Amino acid sequence: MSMSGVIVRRLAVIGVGLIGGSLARALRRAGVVGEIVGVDLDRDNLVRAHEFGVVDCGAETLAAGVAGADLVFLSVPVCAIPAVVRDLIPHLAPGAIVTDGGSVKGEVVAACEPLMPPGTHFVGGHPIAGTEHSGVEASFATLYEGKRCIVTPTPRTDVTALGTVVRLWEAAGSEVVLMDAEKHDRLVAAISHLPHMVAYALVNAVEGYDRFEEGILRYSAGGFRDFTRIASSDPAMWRDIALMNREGVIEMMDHFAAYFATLRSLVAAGDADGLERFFRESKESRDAIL
Ligand SMILES: NC(=O)C1=CN([C@@H]2O[C@H](COP(=O)(O)OP(=O)(O)OC[C@H]3O[C@@H](n4cnc5c(N)ncnc54)[C@H](O)[C@@H]3O)[C@@H](O)[C@H]2O)C=CC1
Ligand SMILES: O=C(O)C(=O)Cc1ccc(O)cc1
Repeated sequence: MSMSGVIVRRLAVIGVGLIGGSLARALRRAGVVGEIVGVDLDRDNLVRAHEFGVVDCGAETLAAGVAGADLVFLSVPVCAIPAVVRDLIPHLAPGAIVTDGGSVKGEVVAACEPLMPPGTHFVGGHPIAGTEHSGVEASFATLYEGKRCIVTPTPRTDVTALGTVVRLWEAAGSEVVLMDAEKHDRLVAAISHLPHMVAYALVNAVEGYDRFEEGILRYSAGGFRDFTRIASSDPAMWRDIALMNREGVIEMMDHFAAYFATLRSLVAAGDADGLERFFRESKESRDAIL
């Protein structure tokens, strides 16, 4: 490999699942990384990551994984990120950049940035790309192509470290958007976290509906399956997102409940015009994003 386009000589990926595995694959394909080291609590997942060639080697410990790395990418459930950063800091190389792909940014950045020793840097990030599958076997090199990645610098963020993180996501095929972490959390509460909450609740509600004393989900057709695909996502990941973006998620759940109540009133009143208007407005907004 020519070293001319290399952005990161040694990349450490902590948590080599869908998100970490896909970034490793994308960056390797783009020829912008030298060596990729993986660390994962799940030994079998790490062995598979090595077998698939997603990482060049699996490290037994966080210390060995981050030693000599110029960039560390954290792709573990969001509540684990601050503790992992605290644990890896003593082993970081001078000048190292630590960045993440977690779905919540406010608390992650607020917890991690102040921990960084002088000369090392934390930059928060979140690719707006994923699937309902997890583990390294679900990862693929094109996951980030044509997708946005939100990077959340603060007034304290080192501009060179920020530039490196931006170039990495661009090398993976993403369009990078810089955004304040608090705004990020409200935005993803609306476009990602609320839909997941609604999908999980919908599946449980229908499964828990016992009027017919038999499981009725097996009768479900395309619409139900399309709408609830994301309820197959990893429960531990979504537990952490709901815990960490509590304010944003609650605000959006309340906002949604008001719209749901409006719709219920229209149904209860038999308001034909109101119902059609409600559905037309929604269809126009939805068609516009296709
Ligand atoms: N799944 C998705 O569609 C998206 C997920 N994210 C975020 O990316 C992060 C990772 O998610 P996925 O890759 O989907 O999950 P995943 O379950 O596919 O991968 C996470 C990996 O981290 C490992 N792990 C967990 N705790 C660890 C620890 N303390 N130390 C080392 N390894 C540990 C797990 O064994 C697992 O292999 C999460 O923060 C999530 O919010 C961001 C965008 C999309
Ligand atoms: O599967 C899907 O469609 C998703 O919405 C995936 C997803 C999940 C979490 C994120 O923070 C970003 C993207």
